[in-house]
Parts: sequence; structure tokens; C-alpha cells
Amino acid sequence: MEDESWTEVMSRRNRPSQPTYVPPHLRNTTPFPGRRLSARGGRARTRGATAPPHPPASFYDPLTQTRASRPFHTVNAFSFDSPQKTPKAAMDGGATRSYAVDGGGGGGVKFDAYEDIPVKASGEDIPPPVRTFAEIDMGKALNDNIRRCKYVKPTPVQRHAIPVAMAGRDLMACAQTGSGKTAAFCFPIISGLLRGNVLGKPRRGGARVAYPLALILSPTRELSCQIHEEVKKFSYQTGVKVVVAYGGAPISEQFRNLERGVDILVATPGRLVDMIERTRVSLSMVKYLVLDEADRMLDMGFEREIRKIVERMEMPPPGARQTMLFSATFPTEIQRLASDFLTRYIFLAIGRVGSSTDLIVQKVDLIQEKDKRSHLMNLLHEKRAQGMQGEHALTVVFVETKRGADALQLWLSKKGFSAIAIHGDKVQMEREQALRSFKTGSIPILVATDVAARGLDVPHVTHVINYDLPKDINDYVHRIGRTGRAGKTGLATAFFSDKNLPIAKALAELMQEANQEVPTWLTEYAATSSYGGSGRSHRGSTFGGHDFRTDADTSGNGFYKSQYADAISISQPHDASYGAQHAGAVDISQPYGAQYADAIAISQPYDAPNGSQYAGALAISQPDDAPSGAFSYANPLTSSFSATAAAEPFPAGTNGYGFDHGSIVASGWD
Ligand SMILES: Nc1ncnc2c1ncn2[C@@H]1O[C@H](COP(=O)(O)OP(=O)(O)OP(=O)(O)O)[C@@H](O)[C@H]1O
Repeated sequence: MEDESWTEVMSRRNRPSQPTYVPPHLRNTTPFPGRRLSARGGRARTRGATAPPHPPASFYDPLTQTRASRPFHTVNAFSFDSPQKTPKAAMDGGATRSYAVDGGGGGGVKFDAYEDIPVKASGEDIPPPVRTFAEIDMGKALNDNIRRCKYVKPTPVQRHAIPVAMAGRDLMACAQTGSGKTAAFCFPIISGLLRGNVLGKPRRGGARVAYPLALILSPTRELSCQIHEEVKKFSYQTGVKVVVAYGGAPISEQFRNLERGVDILVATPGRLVDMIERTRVSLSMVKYLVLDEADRMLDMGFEREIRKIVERMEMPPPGARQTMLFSATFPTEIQRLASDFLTRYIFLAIGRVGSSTDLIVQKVDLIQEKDKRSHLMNLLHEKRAQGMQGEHALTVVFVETKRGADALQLWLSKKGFSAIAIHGDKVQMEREQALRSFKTGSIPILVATDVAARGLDVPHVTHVINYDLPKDINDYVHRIGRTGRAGKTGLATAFFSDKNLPIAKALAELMQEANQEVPTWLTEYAATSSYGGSGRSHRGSTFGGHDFRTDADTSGNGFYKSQYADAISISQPHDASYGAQHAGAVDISQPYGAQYADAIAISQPYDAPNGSQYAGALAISQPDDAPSGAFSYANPLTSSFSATAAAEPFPAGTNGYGFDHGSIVASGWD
């Protein structure tokens, strides 16, 4: 495909060598009055010098990179709107948040931290970014609400994405955690609905069928609830009706809400499919489709259900609807899948690839499995000794398993640290209660599985501890992104044991990229690790700061250049005009990396069995009698499960998946 796109670094920071690097949030600011800073207004000791160990006797201050004798986050204390408040209360009574958007010193949140991050945009005819909300005509009602929310000026992702979305363009946007992606897709939708003169008009079908005009899908119940609260706030007094639907809560109540009318439906996929199958929701009038955490939604186990919703449940096709995909990470292979949903889209990468901003100080401690508990105890005692506790110093501890979460929570409680666990085996009420107690600070430690890794916006999380590191570096990016949000600083500590060798290389590269201290031992592990090379996760692709379409060669034949020696990637020609785009397409994707050296994944047109629209497409499926492991017919993303997949007979009539993804990965999917 011709690289018809342009890529512009809108404001690239000329990154100085590490010793003199000062992260943006420390430039020309005085975060702690009275604290000694360097002459340049940065910290007293520059990064790049010797790595300070996690000191057992004092707390490591991410602002100064030194040991601190006082709490480090008090300066950032501000009160966000509580999701429990009604929109009215939240906006009129509760919104005390204020942001030092001018980057001025003293207290407040410094959104200027995002000012000079690199921005890449690719695609045809890209609408230019704006600098202020006033430059975009989003309508008085919405502007009033933006003011009520005290959003003084747009964050970079908003500056770039809102004009694109307001111009009606499809969008794939990759921007750092906590940088305001939610508003970036909410504002154009609300504004579009208000301008479109479609609200309150009778929609076809019986009164019992709901016809949302906008659909926002997110991977977890808690995130859907949070987005719902945000959309309600933004659409306050506009007449836009917003409803949320998610699993684990009584469906009858959600039906009643739908019956009262819905313009914007926020949903988790499982509950939505249920509602559609019961013919209580129709997607036939959807004009706006958003996949939040889009890479997660198209990740293993989840893609099939999303495809069902987007491609087989009456949803208008690309072009007839506007589709927007957002995440902080967007691996190349997922971009490739996602591009099926989009037409003539614009790709935005805001901030450095896979980075979670310089606002998060990342530390990694080498530790044996058996010593993790005592190490955690040391950290918590340090924090307590520094007076860092209570509602303004919340800690999230990520663990690998649900059982592990319960066990650790119990143990912490016995040791006198008030903690609560959240994971997919808890009933919804318990999950909501856990999150509420944590958000209010009444229980300041949340022990969580990945169900809490994405999207959750809890203002006072000052510390994220990866007690068990995730296997995928992208998950790490999202987890640590629970702190350092909205311009605030945060600390992320990872416990690295010998189990984590496979992630060593990607972790070291990520930390380096984010100008963090990389311990020598991690660099050494990274050098010996054959895994996760070049900042790639084991799923094999970059975090997503790069538009995969620009990898195409210039011949326009749909061959994507191989990044790996053995890889052949013949993807379907994404530049083919839609409608004919799958005709004759052969998609031979992947070997992701050395570990899949022998793999040939010939994945197949998803709808070949069903769809005349793919007529002529070649589906090469696994022969039933192929020797186990002869090749991977499964979705390449699931290659790590190939043993399972190969052992199972290939079920007739499926879409080429040898097993039910859902049975393997259920965590966090609602
Ligand atoms: N323009 C703005 N001015 C001030 N605050 C903002 C602005 N935009 C967003 N925020 C606040 O910033 C916080 C983070 O926003 P949001 O949750 O949308 O981040 P995100 O990019 O979606 O993060 P994640 O990748 O973790 O999902 C929220 O509390 C939100 O209210």
C-alpha cells in the first residue's frame, strides 16, 4: 500500500542525554515550596546518576529522585468529582478540581506535563489540532459542561482527536494513560448528537426495543460505569440520554433504564450481546461506535465477541457509522485487526510509544518469590512511617491470580494494613463496594487482578505495586497508569523474580524509553533474554506508537514489510476500496518472533463461512488430522496457547478458532 500518509512530529522534544533530562512536570516548577531544586528548576539530582535502591528505611521521592522525609503527594491533593454523586451534585457542589494548566509552581495538577510530547498523525486530510476548546464549535450546552468540569484547556489527545472526530472521521488513537481520552471521544459524540437534530425523535421498532445512536464499549464493568458517569456529566442538561449496561447487575433494571430512552449506550460486550439477542437493543441506528481500551477488546478471547457485535448484529457498516478506537497501547497486530472496523481512518499517537508519561517514576526490585510479602511489608511500613497514608495516598497492588488477590488481602489485613481485593470472581456488589471503599480512601490498599488494570481513574493513587509482574508489557503500561494521571506524579514499583525473565527485555526498554533508571541487573537479564525484543511484548508488536499502515511498501500490493527475518506478512490490502476489500484477500499473518520461528499462521477471513461479502476469500483452515503442532491455525495472538489449541479438534462451523478463547481468559471480561 502506498504510504499516502504523512507523519508529523507536531512538537517533538529533542530529548537530551539522560543525565541532563528533566521531565516536563518538573521544568520551571516548584512542586514543593521550600524544597531545594536545581538551578534549572528541576530536581536536585538528575536522573541517570546511580540508581537509588528502594531504601528500607526511608521513602523514595519520585519528584526529586532522592530519599524523602515527607510525603510526596500532598501537593497534588485535589478532589475529583465522585462518581457516586449525581451529575448535578458533582458539577455544582463537588467539582473542586483545579488544574494549574499554566504549569505554574506551587500546588495543583500540571497538565503542562503533556505539553511537549511528540505527536504523530497519519492518514489522509488530517484536520489540524486546536489549542483551546473555544476553537472548536461544540455547542453552548457542552461548552458549559466543560467549564463546569473545570477543564480549562484540552489535553494533547483532546487537541488532536476532537477535531478529527468532529470532522466525522474514523480514528485510531493511542495516547498515554490518564491523559484524557474519555473526553476526547465523548465530546464529539455529544456535540454531534446535539447538532444532528436527532434527539427525541421517534425511532423505529416497538417501545421495548432500544435504538442507541452511539455505542461505547469497554472491557470491564467498572470502566463502563466510570465512562457512564463521565458521559452523564458531560451531557448534563443537554437532553442526551445515557444508559449503562454491564454484567453482574440485574438486567431488568437496565431494561427499564433503556425503556426510558437511550442516545448513548455504554456497555460491556457480554451484556450487550445478551440484550441484542433478547431483541431489547438494536444497533441498527448506531452512528458513533467507540471501543475504549480497543487493543484489549480485540485481544485474545475477546475479538470474536466484538466482531459479532460490530459485524453481525445490524450495526451499520464502516462509512455509515463513525468509529473511534482508543487505548494507551496499540500493538501492530491489533491495529491490523482493528482496521477492519474503520474506513479512511486517521491514526494518532500521542506521547512516546508505550510510555506512561514521565510522571510515573518506575522502580523495579529484584526479589525472590518467597520474599515478596516481607518486601511489600517493608514498603508499606516505609510509607506509613512517612505519614503517607489515608485517602490521599492510595496504593494498588497487582497480583496474578484471583486466589492470590484474596490471600494477599487477608494477610495484609492481619498485618494491620487495611486492604480490599477486587477480581473477577467477586460478585458485582462486592466489586463495586471494594472500589468505592478504595476511592473514598476508607480502605487505602486495593489488591487487584488485571480487572482493575485498565482505565480506572482514581485520583489519589500514589503508588502502584506490581507484586506479580504481568506477562505482557502492554498490561504493565496500563497497570502503572493507575497512578500519575491527569498531570500528577506517581510511583510504580515492580517486584521482579526469576519468573519474570521473559519480560526483562521489554521492561528494560520501556523504562529506558521513559527515562527511568534501569538497574544493571535488569539490563543484564534483558541482554540474555530472547524474549520481548525491541520493546515488543510476547504478542510480538510495538506498543502502538506507530501506524502499521506506514509499514506497507510502496507498491500498493498489500505486502507489509516483514520486521522479522522469517516473517511473511501478507495482509489484506487495507487500501483496497471498502466493499471489495476482502475480495481475494489472503491473510498470512505473523510469526511474531523467534519463539514462533516455526509457526505459520494462516489466519482466515473471519466471515468466510457466513459472508458473501468475503466471497472469493481464501480460508485455509487446519486439517483435522494434521499432526499436533504442525502449524498454528489459531489466531496468532494466542500462539502461547498453541498446545491447547492443537490438542483440540477443530470444531466444524467455527470461524477458524480451535478453541474457545473465553474459557482460557475470562478475567475482566463482562
Ligand atoms: N482537559 C482536561 N482538563 C482537566 N482534566 C481533564 C481534562 N481531560 C481529562 N481530564 C481528567 O483527567 C483524568 C484522566 O482522564 P481519562 O480517565 O479520560 O484518561 P485516559 O486517557 O482515558 O486514561 P486510561 O488510559 O488509563 O484509560 C480524569 O480524571 C479526567 O477528568
